[in-house]
Amino acid sequence: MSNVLLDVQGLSRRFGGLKAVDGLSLQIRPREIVGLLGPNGSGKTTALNLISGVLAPDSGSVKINGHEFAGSPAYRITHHGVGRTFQLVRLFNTMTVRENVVAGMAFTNGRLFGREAARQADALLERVGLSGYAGKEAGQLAYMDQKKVELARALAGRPKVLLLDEWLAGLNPTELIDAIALVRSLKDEDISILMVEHVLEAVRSLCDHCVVMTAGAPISYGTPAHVLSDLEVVRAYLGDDHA
Ligand SMILES: Nc1ncnc2c1ncn2[C@@H]1O[C@H](COP(=O)(O)OP(=O)(O)OP(=O)(O)O)[C@@H](O)[C@H]1O
Repeated sequence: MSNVLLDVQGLSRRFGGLKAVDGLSLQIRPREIVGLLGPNGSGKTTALNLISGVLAPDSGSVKINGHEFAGSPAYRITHHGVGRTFQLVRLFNTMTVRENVVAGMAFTNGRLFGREAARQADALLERVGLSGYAGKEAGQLAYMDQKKVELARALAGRPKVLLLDEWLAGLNPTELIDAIALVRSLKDEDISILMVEHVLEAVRSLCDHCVVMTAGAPISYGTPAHVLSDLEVVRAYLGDDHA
């Protein structure tokens, strides 16, 4: 379909004898939030790595706006509108928070420098709830604040599709409400999102569709209500006793 922003078909990757991702297909359209769910070790992070160019797939297709990018380096994929955060935050720890966000502008069209870059970085930091942190050293921030810096850095690349790897994990209930509102506001700005998430409250309230993986393979597709009530999904998460 023509309005598909991100079209993943038959994506697969082995590590030795292990099929970490095995025939994953999914599509994301403008203003959609798609959840990628599954138990630990089911291949979700590997899938994000394959889509974002951190790893090359053995087979399968990753199309962005109809153009093939499977196996392209991460910087090209970023340049073409796919940003991401990492499950384990990856910042330039000895640089300031602002410098980290400015670094995220390096691969955008019409890249920014100097004062204008700093101004936009500060606006993004305000957006993620980090006003007043711009001059601090990134490595000195609390972990949750580092996650926010990483989100601001990803947004600095002006993504059309944002890949979030457990960005909502570890938040307290109040922080979770704010974070869900923040993610929803990104959708309102025409950013589509693929989110790997274990926080089911967030999945229910944010996702338009979900894909559930187990042992690398997709086992269920549908709305959050559908996939979370799907027997196989309950088994994959909780074991046979709960199904
Ligand atoms: N670089 C690697 N080399 C070898 N095996 C790997 C590598 N990366 C991941 N794996 C394995 O691939 C499988 C899928 O891992 P992955 O991290 O993608 O799962 P996940 O669903 O994201 O798990 P979690 O929810 O715990 O983050 C696991 O068995 C993991 O040990």
